[in-house]
Amino acid sequence: MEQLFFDDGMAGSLLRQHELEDLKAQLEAVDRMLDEKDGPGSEFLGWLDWPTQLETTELKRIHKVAEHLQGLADVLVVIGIGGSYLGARAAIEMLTPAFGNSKGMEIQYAGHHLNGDYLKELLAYLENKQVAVNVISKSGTTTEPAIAFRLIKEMMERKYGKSGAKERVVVTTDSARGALKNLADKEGYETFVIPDDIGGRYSVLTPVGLLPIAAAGIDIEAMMRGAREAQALYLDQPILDNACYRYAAIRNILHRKGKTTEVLATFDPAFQYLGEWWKQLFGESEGKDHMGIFPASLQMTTDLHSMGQYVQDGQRILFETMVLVADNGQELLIPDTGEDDDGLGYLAGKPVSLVNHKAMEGTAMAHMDGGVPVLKITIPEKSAYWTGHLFYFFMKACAVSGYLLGVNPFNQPGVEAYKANMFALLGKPGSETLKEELERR
Ligand SMILES: O=P(O)(O)OC[C@H]1O[C@](O)(CO)[C@@H](O)[C@@H]1O
Repeated sequence: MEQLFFDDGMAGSLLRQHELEDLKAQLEAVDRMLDEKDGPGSEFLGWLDWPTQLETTELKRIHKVAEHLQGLADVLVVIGIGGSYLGARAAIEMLTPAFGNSKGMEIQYAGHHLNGDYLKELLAYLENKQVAVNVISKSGTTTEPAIAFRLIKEMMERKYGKSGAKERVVVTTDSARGALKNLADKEGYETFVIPDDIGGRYSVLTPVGLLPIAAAGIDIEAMMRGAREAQALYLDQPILDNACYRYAAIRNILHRKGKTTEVLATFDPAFQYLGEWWKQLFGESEGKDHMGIFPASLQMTTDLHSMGQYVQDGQRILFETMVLVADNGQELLIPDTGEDDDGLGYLAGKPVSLVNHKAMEGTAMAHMDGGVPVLKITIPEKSAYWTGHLFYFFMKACAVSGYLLGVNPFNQPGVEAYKANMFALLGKPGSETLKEELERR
């Protein structure tokens, strides 16, 4: 059977099989906590059953709205930050062509930082395009997307008039709270709800991710089918054969032996944003109480020519998790020119994917020999189905890993610190005392 394959055979001498057995009781306790929903943060476990909970009518409405936007506009601007855009971007970059997207809308992103030049350039770029917007914020109060939306809304109302703009705006937010919800109600925008019990970084399979993904022309039914099968698989398998639990357990073992950084390595530039999504998932879930593995990501072979030196030879604090695809799909052959001026005669007629594959094998062995344990997660193919499976796999593994570490994997109290300072420094009403204190510093 085609399956996601988790391989710890190159974890090296730092991992001994009995250590997994030793963790079995703890893994079972975590499994019970997830099952009985009585662990820390369990009010945010909605994503666990979500693939089987999502109603067909909601999926159809997502489809319908995506088609409506496709009919009206060439470009969809997805406004959101963190979990409110990274999952969609990961899927869209993985599953649409690198150059031009003939299957669906062009997707652009805003509200994921505060750089004015970018926003100005985006507004100029959109000037002569037919534009639609999906503004996404669970809290409905995040500054970055709020500023981007204010600017883009103003541009769209100038361009299409108030009612024309209304047709082109879709809001994805909380069912009841937040400034964005109030604005959506006031303006009468089409709205999707982010379930109360699903936090931002676990929300890719809700309308947060699904609407932009559908607008980009990706088969969201297949994606949800993949997620549903992952849900069933990782619920039923014996714990030590269960890839989610095994991956979480091995992370925990390596962390305790001083491997404080995990590098997610991919060999396809389309996977760059999978790395970004994964970093938020694990970083916000585990990086708390002064604990947690630092999640980093590298794109190979690109980064072998920049960060490869460090991985091979720098501080031995790293382990590497490779995300691989068994079937590389497109067979592009290296031309057989009958000449060898460029020294590539020995590769003539061979697929580029073979060179990439051998680079991966060579890298894994070199890193393992250099003291970097290597884990491999392989999906059969790059498809909507397997992307849905992979998202679910990582979310569940992350929850298990966070519970094993002893943290609440579903909150993110630390992100408030910069916000409080920024608001005070900007003179937001109510933060006068902090403003004075920060300005004194
Ligand atoms: O969807 P929201 O509420 O705008 O939040 C966006 C992101 O910001 C954070 O809340 C951190 O501030 C993330 O957890 C979240 O994914």
